[in-house]
Amino acid sequence: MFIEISPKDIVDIILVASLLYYIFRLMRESRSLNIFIGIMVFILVWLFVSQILEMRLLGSILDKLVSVGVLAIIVLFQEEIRKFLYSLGAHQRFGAFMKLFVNKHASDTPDMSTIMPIVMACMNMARQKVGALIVIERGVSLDDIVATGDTIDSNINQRLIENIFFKNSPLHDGAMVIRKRRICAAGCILPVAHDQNIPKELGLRHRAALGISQDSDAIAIVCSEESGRISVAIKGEFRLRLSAEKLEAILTEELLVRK
Ligand SMILES: Nc1ncnc2c1ncn2[C@@H]1O[C@H](COP(=O)(O)OP(=O)(O)OP(=O)(O)O)[C@@H](O)[C@H]1O
Repeated sequence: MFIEISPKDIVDIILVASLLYYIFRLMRESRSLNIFIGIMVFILVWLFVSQILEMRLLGSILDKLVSVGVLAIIVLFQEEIRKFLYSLGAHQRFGAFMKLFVNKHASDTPDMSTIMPIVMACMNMARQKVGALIVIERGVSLDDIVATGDTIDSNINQRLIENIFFKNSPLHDGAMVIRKRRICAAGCILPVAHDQNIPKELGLRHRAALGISQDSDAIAIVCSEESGRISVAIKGEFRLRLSAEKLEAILTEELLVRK
């Protein structure tokens, strides 16, 4: 008995292999690899029992488990599924395609008058070792994050930024969100990154910056209260120990050049 393999089957196999490899990588990064291996073993046992050995009783029990299993997988891996779908949607080619449908007005997008007060404030706060966390919203809406803090809706002003993060200010705890050309909210709570490879000296403020940069396309700037250093998190990557010039260059590149 010969099995006929058409070019379509080869493409099918390559696609399934790529999907499995992608899921494997995602699981490895999120430390859920053992669950993934467990599911693969279960699927192999199920195929062996019900398709090859054709054991009807055990096969029917496993069939039932498989049908419920899809729901269980969605619940168990909701974070990974979110990340997967987000990374798919955030892919550069899809992003360029979506831009065709998004009509941005010039006044909606940040300009140099957005960037400079942030850079100057960060420089001063870092020098005085004032802790700060500033998130600049881009394409992905941060409405859910803004809802956790206090609405401000003000022009972007260096002294106001410094004032908000001043130690005794009621809004100094948490993150400030910048939307378009305005300070939108302060005292916001961000999702915290759980990566294990983050240097030990970086605490919750830095983890929160990394977390929001993994979950969205926002730019998160951190001024460290402990070391007086400025860092930026973009797309899940940290750029540490930045000078004011470097911070300005990064923000200009990300907000004005690439948009
Ligand atoms: N999930 C979060 N969302 C927003 N802000 C947070 C979050 N978690 C912590 N923070 C802020 O970080 C502060 C605690 O910072 P912590 O010292 O743990 O971090 P760090 O990364 O070591 O920063 P630093 O170098 O400034 O000390 C909190 O007081 C709070 O303002």
